[in-house]
Amino acid sequence: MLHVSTRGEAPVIGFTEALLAGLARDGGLYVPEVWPVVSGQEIAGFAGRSYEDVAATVVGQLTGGAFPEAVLAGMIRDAYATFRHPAVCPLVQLDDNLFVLELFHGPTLAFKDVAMQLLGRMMDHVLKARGERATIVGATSGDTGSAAIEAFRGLDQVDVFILYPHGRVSEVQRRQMTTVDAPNVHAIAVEGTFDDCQAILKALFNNHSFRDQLKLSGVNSINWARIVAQTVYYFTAGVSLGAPHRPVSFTVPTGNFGDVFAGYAAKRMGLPVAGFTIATNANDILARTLASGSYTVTGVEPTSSPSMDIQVSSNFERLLFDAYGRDAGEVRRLMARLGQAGSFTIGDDPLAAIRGEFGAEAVSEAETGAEIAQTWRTAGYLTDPHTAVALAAARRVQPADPSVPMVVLSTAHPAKFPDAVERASGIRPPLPAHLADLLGRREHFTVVANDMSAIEAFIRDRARALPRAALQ
Ligand SMILES: Cc1ncc(COP(=O)(O)O)c(C=O)c1O
Ligand SMILES: N[C@@H](CCOP(=O)(O)O)C(=O)O
Repeated sequence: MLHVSTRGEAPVIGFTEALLAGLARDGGLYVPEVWPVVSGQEIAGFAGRSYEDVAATVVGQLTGGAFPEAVLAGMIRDAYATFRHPAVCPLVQLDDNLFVLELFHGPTLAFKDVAMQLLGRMMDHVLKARGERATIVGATSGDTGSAAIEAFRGLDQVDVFILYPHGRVSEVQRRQMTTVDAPNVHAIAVEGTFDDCQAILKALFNNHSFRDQLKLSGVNSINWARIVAQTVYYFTAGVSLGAPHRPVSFTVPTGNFGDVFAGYAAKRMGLPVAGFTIATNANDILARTLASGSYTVTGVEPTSSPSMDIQVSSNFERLLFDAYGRDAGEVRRLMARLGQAGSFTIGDDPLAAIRGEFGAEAVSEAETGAEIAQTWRTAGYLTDPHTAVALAAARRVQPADPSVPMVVLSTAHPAKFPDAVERASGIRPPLPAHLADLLGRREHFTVVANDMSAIEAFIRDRARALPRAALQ
């Protein structure tokens, strides 16, 4: 299985290289050269099988023999043994045609664990086999960081540096990153927004000498392996509701577009999906883009769903690549325009192609709070604000076709955002037992200016990827 960059100027590489590379060397994102296919018969055969079994087939297809079958099965088994629910990602029915796919039963209470628990094991396996080390740098609006720290803490092969926006994540999210006392973990509070953190991250990757010296690796959804692991739950949810014999729709709370792109990948592989709804909070660049065709970055507005307080939505580039018929030159042109002018316009045909697959809804703060309250009152079901954004969007677009079930992805446990949930519902959700003492644990973090050279220096000083002398 080979992977090409959306910007067409980076080497074409196999899965293992894409796993270690993160961002492509031309600044683009890796995607499979050809979408692998899971046949209708194989999808039908997923019925009644465990999450781990389905993952072995789907991830096996997407990794194209990069790992021996038994090794991959072992990594999948161990990754999902860390989850607190036997179904790993269970489906809960809210009303006749509305289902919630709970993705938050992993160690850090967000959907990021589904991919990160597997990614950590894959990277560890590959680095050990090669006798190499890596420096992982991640940007987070709250959840990717804690999931990465949990997956990589204490590993000899890697150092982990996580950039998060100072004062713009929930207390639980911050503490999940700052209370881990492991010598290879570094939490960096950047005086800026998530978009600033992500821009610095990409600039670090685009500095090739720094990247090569420190053996940089990325675990954000710029890393294709993240998307690979996230395709699995679209298959398990679809099959539970009748796929491949009937299509299913999905509504996905969206920021960086990784999660919903994993759904699109599942569809390209053969899962029948009637449509995707992109649900955004007040940071509605994707909803505006689908409505107008103009992708225009504005300021970030802090909301009660802080993990989606994102303007520059990285994985949208992967969708543009497909929508433009895989014309990397067009993607390069759009991304250059974005860099220069903070905006680009999508052509009529690609826009029509995108609108054929996706709708988008922006949900306000008032609607988010009202959704948490209503779902609690009417269904006795407590949701976090990110899930509430998606539920509100799903209710708006339903029922386009009453015979098609709507699955809303629930991306975080309500206890990650207790203040917002309590404000809306009057209920303060308790943390699960393994995190019950989180608020009393000692924090370790460093506040750093929103400045690429300051962060580069911080990482150089602490990374163990090469002997110190080699870093001069
Ligand atoms: C809880 C939560 N919901 C939704 C999202 C948005 O997901 P994506 O960035 O893949 O669009 C995030 C961040 O990624 C998140 O942490
Ligand atoms: N919401 C994310 C932002 C980073 O997204 P990623 O999926 O690209 O890692 C977070 O919680 O950090």
